[in-house]
Formats: sequence, structure tokens, C-alpha cells
Amino acid sequence: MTTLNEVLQEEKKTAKEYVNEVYETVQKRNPNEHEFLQAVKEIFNSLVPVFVNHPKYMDYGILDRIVEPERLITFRVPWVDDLGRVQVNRGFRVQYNSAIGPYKGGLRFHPSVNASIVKFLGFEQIFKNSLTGQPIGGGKGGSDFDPKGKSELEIMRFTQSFMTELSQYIGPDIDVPAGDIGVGSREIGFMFGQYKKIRGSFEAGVLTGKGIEYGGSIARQEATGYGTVYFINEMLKDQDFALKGSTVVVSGSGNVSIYAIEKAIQFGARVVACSDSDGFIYDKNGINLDTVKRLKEVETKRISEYVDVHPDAEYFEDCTGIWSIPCDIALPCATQNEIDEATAKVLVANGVKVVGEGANMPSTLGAITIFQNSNVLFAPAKAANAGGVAVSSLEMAQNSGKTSWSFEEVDGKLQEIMTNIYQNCMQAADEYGVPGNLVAGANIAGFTKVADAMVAQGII
Ligand SMILES: NC(=O)C1=CN([C@@H]2O[C@H](COP(=O)(O)OP(=O)(O)OC[C@H]3O[C@@H](n4cnc5c(N)ncnc54)[C@H](O)[C@@H]3O)[C@@H](O)[C@H]2O)C=CC1
Ligand SMILES: O=C(O)CCC(=O)C(=O)O
Repeated sequence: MTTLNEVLQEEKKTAKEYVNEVYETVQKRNPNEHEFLQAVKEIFNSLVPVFVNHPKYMDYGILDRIVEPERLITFRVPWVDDLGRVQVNRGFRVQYNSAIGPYKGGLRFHPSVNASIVKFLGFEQIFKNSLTGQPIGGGKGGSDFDPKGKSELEIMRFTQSFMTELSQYIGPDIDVPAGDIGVGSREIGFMFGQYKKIRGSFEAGVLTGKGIEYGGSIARQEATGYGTVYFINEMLKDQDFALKGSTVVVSGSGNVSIYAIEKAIQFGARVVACSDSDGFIYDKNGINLDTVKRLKEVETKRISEYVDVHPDAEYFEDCTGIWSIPCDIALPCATQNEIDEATAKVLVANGVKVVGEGANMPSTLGAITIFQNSNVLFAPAKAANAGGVAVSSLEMAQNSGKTSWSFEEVDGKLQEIMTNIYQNCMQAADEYGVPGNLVAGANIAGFTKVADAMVAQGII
């Protein structure tokens, strides 16, 4: 009998031909999904040498399979607004890859959410989750619901309706959602309550990012932002430049931004600017984080109000303008494609030394090339922002062990995970002949573990 290997040997495809062919198929199958195609291209660009070293991955069709979600669920989310009118949104969950664990990844509520956005995020999540060293597969989801301007009761009604449908597809060993843009601990609380009511059982491990009083992990809130700065700190140990005394700009003022700012300040950096989707503030003395936390975490106000409390600071109504502020370290922590090629050139001209991606895919492919060609130390999202999902996995571990760990314990594990991610990415980059290239290192290290698991589990 002819084996799979023999059939494939006859075709004698080179690794480059294989990667190009799969990419062409992806383009044909997913026309107009620009964000998704961008994320796929970024990863595929790194993988040719992996297929040269491991032709078995071609034989097993790893790339063809990994790029196609195991499942993409789309559903109607009807709800009633405060005026009694029926509203309908669209819900999504992409269950992308379960080779190394249950699907894991956040939910985003934002009007821009569509299939392309959830697929780009879900695809990235496979490799990010693999890098954490935790047993978690890749997933993502969300809705085109816009929380801006909605009352708390409207948010609760929408979120309950969303969970009524989503509950059919998730579970502690199946798929474990968490937060992302527009979904914080309040929304996770509403979803957990609705899931519990529908199932009639208290399954703590079905969601992460929960409140501490009902199964959440201490330090999950801080984890993504802290993790990004721990990663940068690790990178800088090999350089004659440190966070202490550096000038930092952080975009956004949400969950990731606030805790990246907090940790950067703790390391002795001066953070001079942050933003929201309307504009940015510049405070040359260093921004006052207590004010930002009060405005954003407590009062849900616009960042423009910062200057009412700190008249020495300036507000500019142009959120992308934040990247014209000179800095040593830029931490894009808001959203995808916020730094394009032109913006990257401005950052480089102003002397940026380090770019650490707290958000998912905040730099375009052109921007990444500019940073790499200008010797900027570049920490890609799937490595630099993996601390959030890593601590989510620690939350799952605490839930299944019916225990809870101290802040020091979780934070210590987070630091260890970020150090390991950095070292594994550097080692993979070295091994594949691109020393110091963390984009390639992260893609290769994240990919090979999942690929090995997929080979071991057969063609499914
Ligand atoms: N929350 C988490 O644990 C993780 C989040 N991420 C990523 O980090 C990014 C931020 O997420 P979160 O902080 O959780 O969301 P969030 O909803 O708490 O905050 C988002 C922030 O970005 C701002 N924003 C949105 N569009 C903007 C724009 N065009 N320009 C400037 N600011 C803008 C919003 O005003 C808000 O301040 C996203 O890319 C998300 O996918 C990545 C890993 C984990
Ligand atoms: O903690 C999680 O599961 C979600 C984290 C996430 O969505 C991300 O890493 O982008």
C-alpha cells in the first residue's frame, strides 16, 4: 500500500512553494478579510525554514489545517434597549485550534467586530497561547455591539442574550472565553451569572477574568499590561539601556494600557502620554495614573477630562497623533493597525529604541519592517502581551484545584512565564538563523509545539 509520505514525496514541493500555495488558497477562501490575511501573512513569512527542517509538517498538511478554524460560530443576539425597542447584533465565536488544550481567548464588544477581526485574533491566539507553555488552544469571539453610551441595564440585557447562545458551545474543558476590548470584569460577571442559570451548575472554569469573590484570579486584571513590561525588561537585560529613566508613550487607557503604565512607572520610567479613541493627553512631567484610573475605571469618562485636573498637561483631539511625541519606548496598547509605515517612520525619526506591542497586531507589516530595518528592538504582540492569557490559564488551574493563590504567587509565575517566552523566542530565532528577530522567533516557537501536537493526533 502506498503511504501518505510516499504520495507526498512524489509531489516534491519545496517548502516555499508549499507555503505560497497555502497562502493563495487562504486568499481565495477569505476574500476581503484584510486583518485576517495580514495576520496569516505575518506568520507564514516566518515559517518556510521550519518546513525545510521538518518536511513532515508538509506531509501532514499542518499549514492547510492550522489556518482553517475548527469551527466558526455566528449567531443572532436580540435584546431590548431602554426605550423598549428591539435591537439585533451579531455574535461570533471562532474555535480555532484545540491541539494543545481547550479553546481559549477573549470576547470583544466593538462595532468593528466581524469575521475577519475574530479570525485574525483567533489565529494569533493559537501561537500566543502555545508560547505561554500552558495547555490552552486558540479561540476568540465577540460582537459588533457598541457599549459606548449604553446604560448598565442595556449592557446586562445584551450580554445575557449573547451568553444564552454562546453557552451551548463553551465549557471548562471545551472553550473558555475571557475579556478583550469592551469586555471587562462587569461583563464577565453578567455572562457568568447567565451561564450558571442556564446550566444550573457552578462551573468556575468556564470563563476567566472573573471577580475575585467568585473564582477569579488575583492579578488577572494587571497581567497583560504587567506582562508586556516584564517582557520589555527582559529584552533590555541584553542592552545598555533600561526602563529606569526612559520616556515612555502608551496608547489607549483601557485594561492593558493602565497596567502597562503602572508597571513602567514602578520600573522607574516616565510615562508622558496615553489616549482613548477620541484623542491623547501629553503630560511632560509624567502622567498621573490615579487620575487616569479614576476617569477610566471608575467614572468611564473621556481622557480629555484629564487636563481639567492637571492644567499643565495638554489634550489633542487626534488619537494617532500620540506617536508624534518623542519617546524611548513605545507601547501600543489600544487596537490593531494603530501604527502604520508613516507613523513608524515618525517614531524612528524621533529616536524610539523599543516598541512593545501590548495590543493585538497594532503595527502593520510595513511598520514592522521599518522598525526591524532601523534596529529598533521590537517585541511582537503574541509574545509581549501573552501574560494576560497566561494568567487566565492560571485562573483555570486555581478553579480546577478549588484553590486561590496570593498576588505574589501569581505575579511570580507571570514573571517566570514572560522570561521563558522571551528566551524561547530568542532561541528559536537563533536556531533558524535570524538571531534577535523576535517576530520570527515567536512565530516559529509558537508554531512548532502546536504542529507537533497536530502530527501526534493524526489528520483530524
Ligand atoms: N485585556 C486583555 O487581557 C488583553 C487585551 N489584548 C489587546 O489589547 C488591546 C486593548 O485591549 P483592552 O485594554 O483589554 O481593551 P479596553 O476596552 O479595556 O481598552 C481599549 C482602549 O483602547 C482605546 N482605543 C480604542 N480604539 C482606539 C484608537 N483607535 N486609538 C486610541 N485608543 C483607542 C479605548 O478608548 C480604550 O481606552 C486590544 O488589542 C486587545 O485585543 C491583548 C491581550 C490580552
Ligand atoms: O485571557 C484570555 O483568555 C484572553 C486573552 C486575550 O484575548 C488575548 O490574549 O488577546
